[in-house]
Parts: sequence; C-alpha cells; structure tokens
Amino acid sequence: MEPPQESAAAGSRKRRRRGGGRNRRKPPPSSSSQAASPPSPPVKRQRGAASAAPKGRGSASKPTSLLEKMRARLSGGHFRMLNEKLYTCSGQDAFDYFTNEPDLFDVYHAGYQEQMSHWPEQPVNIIINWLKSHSASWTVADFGCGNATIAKNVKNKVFSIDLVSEDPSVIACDMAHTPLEPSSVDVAIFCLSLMGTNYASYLQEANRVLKPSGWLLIAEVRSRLDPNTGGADPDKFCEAISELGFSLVSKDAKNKMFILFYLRKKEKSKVVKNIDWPQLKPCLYKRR
Ligand SMILES: C[S@@+](CC[C@H](N)C(=O)[O-])C[C@H]1O[C@@H](n2cnc3c(N)ncnc32)[C@H](O)[C@@H]1O
Repeated sequence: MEPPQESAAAGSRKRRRRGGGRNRRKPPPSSSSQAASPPSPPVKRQRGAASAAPKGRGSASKPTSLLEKMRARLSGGHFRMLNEKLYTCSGQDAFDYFTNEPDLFDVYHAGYQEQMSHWPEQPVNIIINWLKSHSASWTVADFGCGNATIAKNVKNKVFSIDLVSEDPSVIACDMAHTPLEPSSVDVAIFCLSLMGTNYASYLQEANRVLKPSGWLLIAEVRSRLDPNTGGADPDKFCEAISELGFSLVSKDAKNKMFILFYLRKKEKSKVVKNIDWPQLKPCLYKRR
C-alpha cells in the first residue's frame, strides 16, 4: 500500500493557515470521570507530546497571571464542550464540524492531553507495547489516532486516521468511511475513539478493512462500560462485536481508567442482521 499523498495534506494545512482550511479526504491508498477532576488547565498541544510526557505529570505549565488563568479556564471549558460534542453526535457531523473549524482540533487535543496526564497508565502505551511484541510486518489501522502516537512509536506501517490531518501521514475522514482497501490490514485499533453515536459503523468499517484472523484492539473508558454507573454492559458490547464477526481473545480490566479488549476477526462468519449494539455512555469530564 502506498501512504496517503503528502501534497494534498500539505495543501490542506496551508489552506487552514490562511483561515479557510478544510479537511481533505486523502486518495485511497492503492492496493499496495471517569469524571476526572481537572486541577490544571489544558495548554496548547505539542506535537508528539502524548508519549513523551512522563506519567502523572501534566504537560501544562502553571498559569501565573490573571489573564493566563482566565485563558486557561476558557480553553478548559472549550475542551469539555468539544468533548461532549464528539460523544453526542454522529461521526459525519463531527467530521463536518472539525472540517469547518480545524483549529478546534488543537483545542480538543490540548485538553485531552491534560486529562490523560492524570491517568496512571495510558492505553495507547499498552497498545504500542503489544504491537512491539508482535510482527513489525503487520499493517495497522489506527482509528481516531489523535496525535498519531502509535505511528510515531512502532516500526509497522500504520494508517493513522482522524477527523483532522495536521500531519501528511494522517488520513482525514470520518472513520466510518475510510479510503483503505478491503481486507488490507492486520490490526485495527480504537484507542478511546469509539466516540460517535454511530460507533457501530466504525467497527463495521474495521471489519471491512481487516484481513481474516486480523486483530481488533479496543480500549475504552471504564465508566462507559460500567452498568453500575449507567454505562453499557461489557458482555453485551462483546456479544454485539462477536455477532459482527469477531472472537474475544482476552479482556484486560485491571486498569483503573479503561478496559482493553483483544479480539480477532473470524475466518468466516455468518452475517447477523440487526445487531443489538448497547449505547456507550458519553465520557464527560468534570470541571476541575
Ligand atoms: C479521545 S481521542 C484518542 C486519541 C488517541 N487514540 C489516543 O489514544 O491518544 C479520540 C480521537 O478519535 C477521533 N475521532 C472521533 N470520532 C471520529 C470519527 N468519526 N472519525 C475519525 N476520528 C474520530 C477524535 O478526533 C480524537 O482525535
């Protein structure tokens, strides 16, 4: 598979800098708190900072002046608004929204990184280690890649997919409809990214692009899958994915903030119509 073309993305970035920026769907690669309580405010995202930030330490520097404090408070509120939007609208609506306002992607990710800096462990790091312990020749699709941390930390060929492309290697699209070829990837990853109300269509897309026996890794916020706090029943969630054509290999529920599911695409599966997908509770962050 060829990587997405650089020129289109570079053009897209230039257009955004001019203020009229829009996402461009890249040409298809050819065959080839959780309610965490935020103490410190989000800061502007640094590229690649996700994996570089030491655990348990915020990437934010402490605001000193009153003006800085007010700015931080405003951007924290903005992050929570964007986060709620992503959890309560469809992928297509989210794509249209961020395409029209691509700078909001930075606002969202600054706030997201700030929240993650308080998590004792980040699921993306566990996934990176899992990939490193398997074949580097596997092709990976990272659905909802954010800062493309996975692509930056493994040797594998990674198709990084998100609503906005700030890097030529990231494919900007609604991940319900990617330009990837059918049966073309060995691993599909959703790391805290099953956000839209139509999340089932993202998993259907992963099913389409995965090779038979390919791996599906899903990390989700614990509270979204906790029936005791209004979340979905994790067994029902797994049952629905199984009806889509996957077998659960293992479930890692030992982390405080998230659950990780390791599934494999069945060699052959009969098509189940009308799968009963449980609703995943939006993960809304409290104001700290
Ligand atoms: C919570 S962030 C996680 C980012 C990254 N996976 C990580 O673990 O650091 C979720 C990401 O999914 C992306 N996302 C949500 N819905 C999407 C959609 N329909 N299509 C593409 N990306 C989407 C968001 O833009 C965001 O970057």
